[in-house]
Amino acid sequence: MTEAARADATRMHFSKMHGAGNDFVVLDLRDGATPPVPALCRALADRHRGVGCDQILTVEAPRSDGAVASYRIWNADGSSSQQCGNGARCIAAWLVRDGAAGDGTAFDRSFLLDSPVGLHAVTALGDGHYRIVMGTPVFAPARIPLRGFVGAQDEYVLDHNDAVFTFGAVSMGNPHAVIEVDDITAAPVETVAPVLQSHAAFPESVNVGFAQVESRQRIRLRVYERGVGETQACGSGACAAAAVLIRRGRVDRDVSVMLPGGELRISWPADDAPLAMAGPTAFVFEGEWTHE
Ligand SMILES: N[C@H](CCC[C@H](N)C(=O)O)C(=O)O
Repeated sequence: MTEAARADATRMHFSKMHGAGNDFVVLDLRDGATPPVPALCRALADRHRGVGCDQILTVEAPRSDGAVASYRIWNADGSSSQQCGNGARCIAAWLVRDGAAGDGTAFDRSFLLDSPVGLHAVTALGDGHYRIVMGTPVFAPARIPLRGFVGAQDEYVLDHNDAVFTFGAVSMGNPHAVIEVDDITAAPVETVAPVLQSHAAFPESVNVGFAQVESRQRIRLRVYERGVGETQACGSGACAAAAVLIRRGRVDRDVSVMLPGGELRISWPADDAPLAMAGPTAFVFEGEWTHE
């Protein structure tokens, strides 16, 4: 690349953040700058030649009345998603630090965020923790989407190449399959998740969670995410696992979800009510990206 061309390279400020170890590159596009194309997402996410992250999040102008800002989500492979629970908390923290949420001295403990699937109520809990109302879990197969099944079931059984896969399925705005296991440490994450993700039953692929019920108030969870692979934590995955297991009567409506990267708290007061997720956020560093 010539010196002149290098001088034209775009420089982008970014914030590196994580929510329970699920890590993000956050770009401020509130000035209307164009969102990152898939190739740039892959470059940013690359853990050897880029910044390294599970997802890229953009902070953008609000799309709904009353919202402080909107956000969008791209996975490390460049695919986009409609939801990211850990990302929503980090966007909330980013806006509070920016002074955009609240009067800048204290901050409004509650505000609204626009996600690709609608408005979310945010509450700052202090100490970098945030509570996000994530919406009502959707079990209708057509809206997950899950093909080959008509009515919402507590457990789906899929035969594939002489193997039988039993799972729950739900949408939090993005698709989730939840497989209950006896021992999370021995869960067949790397072998089973890719099979479900590439199966025709999931036309938009799927995030696959492996859940062990430790008690009625505590789930252990590992998630092999669509567009990334296994992550330290998945916020919408924690919501999905809790929703499936609550619906099955396996756990209480207020439950802790222990992921490899940390703990998330889920509360789902009733089947027709929105589900809320609370958990940590952290700023890691600020940086400049020169995009060649
Ligand atoms: N991989 C997900 C998006 C990120 C979800 C996750 N990081 C979260 O915290 O919810 C998908 O393609 O639907």
